[in-house]
Amino acid sequence: MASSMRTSDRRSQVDGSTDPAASSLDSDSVRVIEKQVQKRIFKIIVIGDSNVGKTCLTYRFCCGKFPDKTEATIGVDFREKQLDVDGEILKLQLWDTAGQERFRKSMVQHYYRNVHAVIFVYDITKINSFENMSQWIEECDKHSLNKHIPRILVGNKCDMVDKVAVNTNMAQKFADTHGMPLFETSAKDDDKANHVDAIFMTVAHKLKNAKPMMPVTITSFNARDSVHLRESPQHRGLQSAVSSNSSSEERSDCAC
Ligand SMILES: Nc1nc2c(ncn2[C@@H]2O[C@H](COP(=O)(O)OP(=O)(O)OP(=O)(O)O)[C@@H](O)[C@H]2O)c(=O)[nH]1
Repeated sequence: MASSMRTSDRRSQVDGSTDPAASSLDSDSVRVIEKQVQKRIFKIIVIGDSNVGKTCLTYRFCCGKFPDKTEATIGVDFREKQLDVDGEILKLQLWDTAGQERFRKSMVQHYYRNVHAVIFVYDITKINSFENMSQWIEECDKHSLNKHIPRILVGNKCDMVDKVAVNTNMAQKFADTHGMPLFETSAKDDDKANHVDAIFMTVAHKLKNAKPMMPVTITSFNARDSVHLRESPQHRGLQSAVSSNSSSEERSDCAC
């Protein structure tokens, strides 16, 4: 909404010659401006068992730090970040989904609608969370997710070196079987912050090369009816993300 407003404002100045600077713009320049304003938006869902660190990973990426405190996600938390990928600004809309069945069941169909990429997360210290990856993949298939959209496997909590329960070979084999790249990282460890960025950068590069996608708007369903809001930094993130969709393009949605 904000982008088209801005584009048409500029247009009316050109057509109406009310702005001497704008009147000198030719149609190529207008097209360049439109391209800059109309950023492509991609919906990425982050799924996996409860407590594997989905909230912490998305928070680390969008807010640049490990959250002081997290609570179980109820429904979904939204975060958004813009990335410059080879000269094009892409907007990544991250859906940090609930791992607990009771907090996700009413939302599942929304998670999988118009998804452009999936990030599967397990906890390297919890073998169950890794074994359950097959079920998360099955859930994607059940919701008829396009098999060609980018999928990434992430083993989180690598800072807990004494408690490793899922070794890299095992995870790599699984990733290869399912044609996914594997990342092992830690949302907590500041030294691995670049590593977390690399996960999302990889997704963004894969998306950049995909064919143009329909814009996704968080307000395409009634978020307030479907998502249980709580007073937590994550939910302030949700509200901020919703409002950033309807206001300024340049606004950061980071609630930290
Ligand atoms: N040591 C360590 N702890 C982490 C890491 N990431 C998350 N945690 C902790 O793991 C717990 C769960 O993290 P969340 O990000 O809330 O997990 P989640 O997957 O979003 O959980 P649900 O919302 O229930 O689906 C919290 O206590 C975090 O502090 C990590 O990289 N290292």
